[in-house]
Amino acid sequence: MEIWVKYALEYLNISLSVYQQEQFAVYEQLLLEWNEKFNLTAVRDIGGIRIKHFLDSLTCTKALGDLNGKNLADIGTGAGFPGIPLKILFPEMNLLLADATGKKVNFCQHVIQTLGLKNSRAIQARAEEMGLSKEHRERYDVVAARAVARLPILCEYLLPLVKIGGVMIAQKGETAADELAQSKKAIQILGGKNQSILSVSMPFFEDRRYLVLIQKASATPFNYPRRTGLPSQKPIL
Ligand SMILES: C[S@@+](CC[C@H](N)C(=O)[O-])C[C@H]1O[C@@H](n2cnc3c(N)ncnc32)[C@H](O)[C@@H]1O
Repeated sequence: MEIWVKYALEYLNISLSVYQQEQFAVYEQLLLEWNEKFNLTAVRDIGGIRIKHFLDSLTCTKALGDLNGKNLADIGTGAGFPGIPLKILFPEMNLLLADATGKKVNFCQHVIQTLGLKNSRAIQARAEEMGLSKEHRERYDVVAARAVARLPILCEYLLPLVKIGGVMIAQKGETAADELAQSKKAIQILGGKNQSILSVSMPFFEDRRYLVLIQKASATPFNYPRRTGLPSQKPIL
């Protein structure tokens, strides 16, 4: 058994079948191969991929539990994080990966096809446009993002996509609590409620890691999200 899989078992209480471990091995190979041609992710070594990408993505289970049967959207997914590791772990989850950059979406589509991930798709789209489209607005049980934007901006990207009763989750570093404090107004305006922060740091993580969870309690007003670019230029503060 690979050492990182042992860590997953020990710290996250996750067990992976031989088939799931093979899926991670193929994903790892594709990341290494594609990274040589395209600049997909800054993490390029096997150890980094396993710890900073696979295990870090899987920490979301600490807050979300079993995602089988749920609709999850991963916004600004890049090379598929955290969405693809969560999909490998929960094969019955419905997965939407979205990113503004075409080459990253092409890679995610290739991974979905190569690993045979069912009920999964990757689209090239900006969060601001998705939040206004009937197809995506308030359709997801869980909307996740890692390393996409500061939390007040991220709330405007993610909360419009969350169903009432669903949750958004942001994977964050040491600034998690400060960012959450700055997001009170955005959360209130966009229909969020009941925020919490969970520390998911592990002995072998270099940085402190946190999950910020925000429940969706009421509909997002029709004038949000604002047009593309505005949430980042003029965050709701
Ligand atoms: C630093 S990468 C993080 C990728 C991945 N989530 C991870 O943690 O490895 C940020 C990604 O967010 C995407 N992105 C940024 N703003 C976006 C937006 N408004 N809508 C969709 N994608 C966005 C970028 O194209 C980029 O691929």
